[in-house]
Amino acid sequence: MFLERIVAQTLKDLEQRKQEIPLEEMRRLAMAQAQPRDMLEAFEPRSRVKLIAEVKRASPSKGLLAPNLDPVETAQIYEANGAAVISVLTEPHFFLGSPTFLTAIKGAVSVPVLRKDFIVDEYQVYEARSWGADAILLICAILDDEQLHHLHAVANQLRMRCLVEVHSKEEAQRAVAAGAVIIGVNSRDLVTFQMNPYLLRDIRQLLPNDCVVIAESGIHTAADARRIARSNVQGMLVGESLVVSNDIPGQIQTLLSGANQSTQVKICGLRTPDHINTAVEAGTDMLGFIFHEPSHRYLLPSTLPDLLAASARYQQPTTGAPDLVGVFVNKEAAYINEVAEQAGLHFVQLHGNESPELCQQIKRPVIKAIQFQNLEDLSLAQAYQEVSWRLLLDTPASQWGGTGKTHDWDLARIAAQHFPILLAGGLSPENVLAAIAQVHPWGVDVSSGIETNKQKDSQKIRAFLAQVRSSEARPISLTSLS
Ligand SMILES: O=P(O)(O)OC[C@@H](O)[C@@H](O)c1c[nH]c2ccccc12
Repeated sequence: MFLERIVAQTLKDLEQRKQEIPLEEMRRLAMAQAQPRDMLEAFEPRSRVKLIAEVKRASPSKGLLAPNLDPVETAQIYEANGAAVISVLTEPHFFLGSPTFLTAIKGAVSVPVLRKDFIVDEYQVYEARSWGADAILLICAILDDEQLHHLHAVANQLRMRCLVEVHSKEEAQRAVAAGAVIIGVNSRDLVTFQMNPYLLRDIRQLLPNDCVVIAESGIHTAADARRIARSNVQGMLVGESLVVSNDIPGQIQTLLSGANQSTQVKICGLRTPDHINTAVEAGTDMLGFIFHEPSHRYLLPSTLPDLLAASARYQQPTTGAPDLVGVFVNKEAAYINEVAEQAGLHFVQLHGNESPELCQQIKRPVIKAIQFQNLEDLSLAQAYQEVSWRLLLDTPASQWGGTGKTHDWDLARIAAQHFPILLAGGLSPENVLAAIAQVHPWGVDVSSGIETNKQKDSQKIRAFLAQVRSSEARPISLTSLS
């Protein structure tokens, strides 16, 4: 299998290099280097998703990608277009990488440079430093706990940061136990090369909020970037889709704005497979289900799995399936957690007057709805912001119409400058573009605005999503025209 082969080859090469330069000498060379650049700092401010751009000519899964790529020139283009870190493959046989690429790139850019390789021996850590690397990759799948701790400690002694890569819940727990502060979730299985776009969503919940989380592999489109941004990540590591692009600046802009500037859409109050299919097809990001009995949109929580099973497009989406949000009003934490588990919810929306304490007891990221009437509510919002994942600004529908609308959107805009918010209340295909332009929310939430006679209306669902996405079309750059 590929991983075993590559590690065996790596060990073989290593024996030879150790003959040429013994460990003691390599350690001396490492210590003689100037202070490394701090990769952790590259992720500040953490509210924005940063790019780790990778220089890679080939990969075992895809073969040759860009065999003639100029490493230094490519790294400079990455930096000039906003990459926060440059990742350099140094593995020669499977990835056509080289240590000389790393050293040359280090001299040509001013952002931190990561050595991307199969590191299993402390010799490679010293080597990385001696070549100029500021950070290294440690892959949990090829290290036992002792090695992981040891290599992490050696890197830290040299003041290098580690990107600790995980592929499973178990590895995520090991990485956290080893004291990793920058954790990469690789959606590509290193054994089968299969992509699992949902791995990040599953694993993110096990990682502490204060660590830096990086989404790795298979990030090609603005929609991919928008999806990972829902998992509270601070960075994305991208190789293939950059090196094969004939417009690298444009591709970087697509991914960074997909993650940071696009609008997340939540279609709420769904009850039928048809409408779920329409919403998935139209590219919604979240599907909302109302678990509040008095509502005419009420859905019995235990029926959600069957409803989804009957929705063909949800089962086989062309891009990633949307996240599932359950909406509760003043229920107890134990009940909410049980429903979330049984119905397979990804997020829980609390729409009543739940306390901050209750929010903290919920075992899923919480979307807390708050009524935002005036500026004094900002401090209330602050209290909830600390215990929830996103705030949803809800305003009684009547206040959004007519002349009141602009005033309230002005208030919402102030909130959106302070926290990532989901804007709700009276949105429709007709006004959503104006709302986005005025408020710049992280996302929009819609239910009644896509209904006709209190029933969801497929045409309106499509129109709503088309409007939102039209606001994100990337301006064509000059290079892509040439
Ligand atoms: O080229 P992609 O799909 O954008 O993926 C980049 C990066 O995640 C991938 O190169 C990678 C992730 N972990 C690794 C470990 C070793 C070698 C390579 C990798």
